[in-house]
Amino acid sequence: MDLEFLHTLDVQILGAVAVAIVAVVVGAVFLFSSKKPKVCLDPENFKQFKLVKRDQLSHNVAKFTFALPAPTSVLGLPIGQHISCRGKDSQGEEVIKPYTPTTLDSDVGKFELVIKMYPQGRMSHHFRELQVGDYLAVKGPKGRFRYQPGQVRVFGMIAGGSGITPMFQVARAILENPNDKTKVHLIYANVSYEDILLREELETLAERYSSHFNVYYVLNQVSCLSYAK
Ligand SMILES: Cc1cc2nc3c(=O)[nH]c(=O)nc-3n(C[C@H](O)[C@H](O)[C@H](O)COP(=O)(O)OP(=O)(O)OC[C@H]3O[C@@H](n4cnc5c(N)ncnc54)[C@H](O)[C@@H]3O)c2cc1C
Repeated sequence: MDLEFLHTLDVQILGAVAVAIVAVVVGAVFLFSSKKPKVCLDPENFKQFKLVKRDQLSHNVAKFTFALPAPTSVLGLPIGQHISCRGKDSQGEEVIKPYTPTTLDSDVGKFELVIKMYPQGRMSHHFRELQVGDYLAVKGPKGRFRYQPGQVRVFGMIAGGSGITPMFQVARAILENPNDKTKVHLIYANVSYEDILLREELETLAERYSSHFNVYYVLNQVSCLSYAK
């Protein structure tokens, strides 16, 4: 009778342990999948993102902030890659151009584009017309280059004008990753001091990561302002 009781107890304990293990596994799977941020980009199809903020940085440059579907969503853009944006030119014809967000996937819930708008530029026209509340069609990721942390010991970058955005993206990713010891030297060419895109952001990076990041400006026209700074 005692032995029978002990046997029943063993079976009950084993059953309880099995149920507990299953519960822990199911819980862990649920927690892991629910914590995984939602990636928004689709390489095959254009997706619409709402413009939530527009900051005019100079007469022809603006920063556009687009909302992702949820505050926890990430764009899903590998470091070194870019997106394709679709719009309409002044004649109403479709135009698609590449752009590199200045935000990283660590900036959840949104992405930002810094755009230089040319007077006769086709896609420039679309961005000039884009107002808060409008949607932008975006496809990606695109591009062959993909940065891996620690890929090189020293990264030499040369950029001109709006070509700074891919460099800024990679430099930020390197510098903000405490496990990546890569040093970055950036030579950045512009016509005048006033044309330097993302100047404050670059100087903040240069101050914060002074042992790993140097930026050298090259200008065609040197004004009193550039000497004063
Ligand atoms: C990987 C990548 C990332 C990029 N990221 C950014 C970014 O983040 N921000 C950004 O601002 N740009 C970026 N660019 C540049 C962007 O893709 C566009 O080239 C830029 O916005 C101009 O496009 P547009 O259609 O407005 O101008 P376009 O219509 O191509 O014209 C550009 C300029 O050239 C002039 N032009 C056009 N055709 C002629 C011609 N036949 N003869 C003389 N002049 C002419 C136009 O008048 C205008 O001034 C990136 C480019 C690449 C390749």
